[in-house]
Amino acid sequence: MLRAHTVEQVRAAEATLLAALPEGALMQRAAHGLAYAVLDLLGGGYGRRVLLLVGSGDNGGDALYAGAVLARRGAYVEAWLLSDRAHQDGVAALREAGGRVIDPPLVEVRRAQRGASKPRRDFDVVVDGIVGIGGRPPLRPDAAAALDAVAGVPVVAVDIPSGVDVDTGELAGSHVTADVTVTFGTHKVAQLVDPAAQHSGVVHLVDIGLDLPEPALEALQPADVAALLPWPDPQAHKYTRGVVGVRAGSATYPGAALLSVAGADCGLAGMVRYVGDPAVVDRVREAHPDVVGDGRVQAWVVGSGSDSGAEEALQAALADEVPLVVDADALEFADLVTGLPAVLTPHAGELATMLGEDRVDVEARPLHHVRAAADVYGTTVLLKGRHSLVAEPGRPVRVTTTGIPWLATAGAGDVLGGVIGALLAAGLTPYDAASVGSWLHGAAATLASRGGPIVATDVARALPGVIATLPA
Ligand SMILES: NC(=O)C1=CN([C@@H]2O[C@H](COP(=O)(O)OP(=O)(O)OC[C@H]3O[C@@H](n4cnc5c(N)ncnc54)[C@H](OP(=O)(O)O)[C@@H]3O)[C@@H](O)[C@H]2O)[C@@H](O)CC1
Ligand SMILES: [K+]
Repeated sequence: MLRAHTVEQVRAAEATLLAALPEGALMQRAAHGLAYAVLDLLGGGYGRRVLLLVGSGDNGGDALYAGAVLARRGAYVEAWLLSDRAHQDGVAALREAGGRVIDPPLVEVRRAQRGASKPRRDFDVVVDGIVGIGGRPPLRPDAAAALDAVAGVPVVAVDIPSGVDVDTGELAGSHVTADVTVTFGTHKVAQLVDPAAQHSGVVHLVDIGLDLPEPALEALQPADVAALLPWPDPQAHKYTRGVVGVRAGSATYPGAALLSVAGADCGLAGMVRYVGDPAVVDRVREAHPDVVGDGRVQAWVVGSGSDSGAEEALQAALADEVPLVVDADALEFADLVTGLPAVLTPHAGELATMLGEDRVDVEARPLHHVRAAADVYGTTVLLKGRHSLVAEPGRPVRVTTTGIPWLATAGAGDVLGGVIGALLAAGLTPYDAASVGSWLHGAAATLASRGGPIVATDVARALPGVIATLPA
């Protein structure tokens, strides 16, 4: 499991470790991990040109000590101090290793000579040690101006891209956009939650020995998905594996029925039932001959393309007192499932309507809003997006890191609802079903795409292939 902790949790763990270790040991661990990541990126040290942007705290200290390691490996290292209170021992270590501390005005002069519009390409990499977990967004104007002066050069962020909100992933103005972020002890929320996650680049975790509590956020990895998946046991028959029912689609939107069933019929449950308009039933049976009609189920999928029949479909499903996936048109009646075992699957616009908020604000603060929705409805909420979020009261938010931009295609959400329904029917909790289903859905999109465009049916077809590749 990939885990992300809050600044407060990191600080508490750090205090325990600091008390047990010789002074400076923790920073040395961080700085060496950072230096090796930079060497990796540059393919070596000798002859490479490195610019350190150094703020007033320990984040700048990490950059300075890493700069000293790089200088000893033959790199030309310059430090641009953005504060007159930069880490003094770090500055001394850099100088001793042959690195230089440059005069900021001198950089400005050089920039003026080049012409302000020309990117500064004479460095191979910029190391962003402006602020780490002690920073408050956004960047101050002097730091923002320094960044501007080096635009176009690859950036390695120290711990966190400076200027983003570490615990929420929100942006509030000027910030660093990193190619690589080297983070210490644990992932930070902003590296996984949009919009900040889009500015973290590739995240490299350096273990510095922190002993950490339950995280604020977690991301399933293939081994976690394999451990949670309902593998059939040797004695299994279709009913012990679970039956999932779909009440989606309508005469107006038959495609929603076909795609929801395609997701539910991915093979993770023992049987799929479909209930709907007779004309749609015929089309579903034609496409999926194994799908049967009404009867007992262990989970329902309700709402996509249900049109004016959404409330009725939801009420009918609720009568069976089994877990539900509530999607699309049925989300309007989500208060009917308050406190019940269910997965609500809104996108940002639908969540905004449910909470009476602005869509733009939901997109800017997805973590805040998905948590709020889970609290308001007292159940599991999956907020769909580039990195979908699954929230349930009292549990770490799970973030989906699988998926590709091509997955933003009509009907993909219907397939997702069906997959989650199959997992609920197979006995997973709503929290696990939502996060495992979302992970599989993203991985299936990647498998189906092979770099090219996909449509929703491709995602459904690729699901068994993803499951086959999971570690046993
Ligand atoms: N935790 C760990 O286990 C380990 C942590 N380590 C490292 O320590 C880092 C945390 O160091 P930290 O606590 O010294 O804070 P940090 O982020 O460097 O700077 C905060 C200072 O910056 C300033 N400032 C604030 N906002 C600003 C802004 N918007 N724009 C510009 N400046 C701004 C403000 O100072 P001011 O100028 O206001 O006096 C504030 O005091 C952590 O991220 C990691 O890299 C590793 O070495 C070892 C293991
Ligand atoms: K930083």
